[in-house]
Amino acid sequence: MTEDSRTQATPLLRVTDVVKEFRTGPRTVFTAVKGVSFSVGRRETLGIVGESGSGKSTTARIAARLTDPTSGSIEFDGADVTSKKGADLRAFRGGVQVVFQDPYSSLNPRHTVEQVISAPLRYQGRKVPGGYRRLVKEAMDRVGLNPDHSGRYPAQFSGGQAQRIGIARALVVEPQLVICDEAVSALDVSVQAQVLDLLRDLQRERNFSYIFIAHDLAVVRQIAHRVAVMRSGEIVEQGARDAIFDAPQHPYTQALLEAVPRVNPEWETARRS
Ligand SMILES: Nc1ncnc2c1ncn2[C@@H]1O[C@H](COP(=O)(O)OP(=O)(O)OP(=O)(O)O)[C@@H](O)[C@H]1O
Repeated sequence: MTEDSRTQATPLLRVTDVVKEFRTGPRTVFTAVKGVSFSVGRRETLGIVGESGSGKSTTARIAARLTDPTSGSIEFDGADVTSKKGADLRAFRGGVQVVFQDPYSSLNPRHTVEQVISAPLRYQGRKVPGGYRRLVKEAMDRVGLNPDHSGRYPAQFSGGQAQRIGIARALVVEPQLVICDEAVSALDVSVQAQVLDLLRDLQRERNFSYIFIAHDLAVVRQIAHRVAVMRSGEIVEQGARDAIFDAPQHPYTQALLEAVPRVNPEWETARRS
């Protein structure tokens, strides 16, 4: 798919001038997000990078309507969803799923994997002929987990497998947008590569769009089509992946890239060829 066909027409998600203030005391507020705008096209992966505390997670939570913005707007699939409540908000949440960093703390330890993965179906009140079990098993199979283990608990799985449970939980409602908030950061490099491959395959198969948040620039470079760079609550630069990595314009992006250990140039050439 070409860059043009991904970004043309109405984007799937459009976030405009979003501000988030947190009250930190009786007379003090902290502005974590300061007027951020970006969009995500269909079947596109937008990487969001920036140092810790730059507002990446808050921005993602606002995009998923898990946190209300102080001001600004969120449009999804052509509709303004900024103030949606009740059934409308629930319907929006069926289209946007989040995979979090720590699979163990984001999966209820007292629930079986079947309960964990079917939770979004229950929240959505989906009617499924034959019940949820079949969909859970299909999702487990798709992410590379043994469907016979659906009665086990999250703690009985390795970190990479637990993150696959989180991905299965996201895909079971067939969302259009999946927000991965540091979703592979806690994993070993080889497991990380397998999970990135799975995310890429799912994008091809199911036309997912992703917001992919990571502090690890090498990971973002592997998966993102476009990249937004955040610093202190603002996007200082955004553009096509190669433009950001090969010819960064903003001094902050340049400094961020310089801080990354250089990849072996021969390996890099091989990867591109
Ligand atoms: N509920 C809150 N109340 C007050 N301040 C908050 C709250 N949530 C986040 N913040 C602050 O907002 C800023 C942005 O946080 P956020 O988690 O969005 O950053 P981040 O770029 O995702 O960082 P990290 O990679 O460390 O998660 C931080 O300074 C954080 O302390």
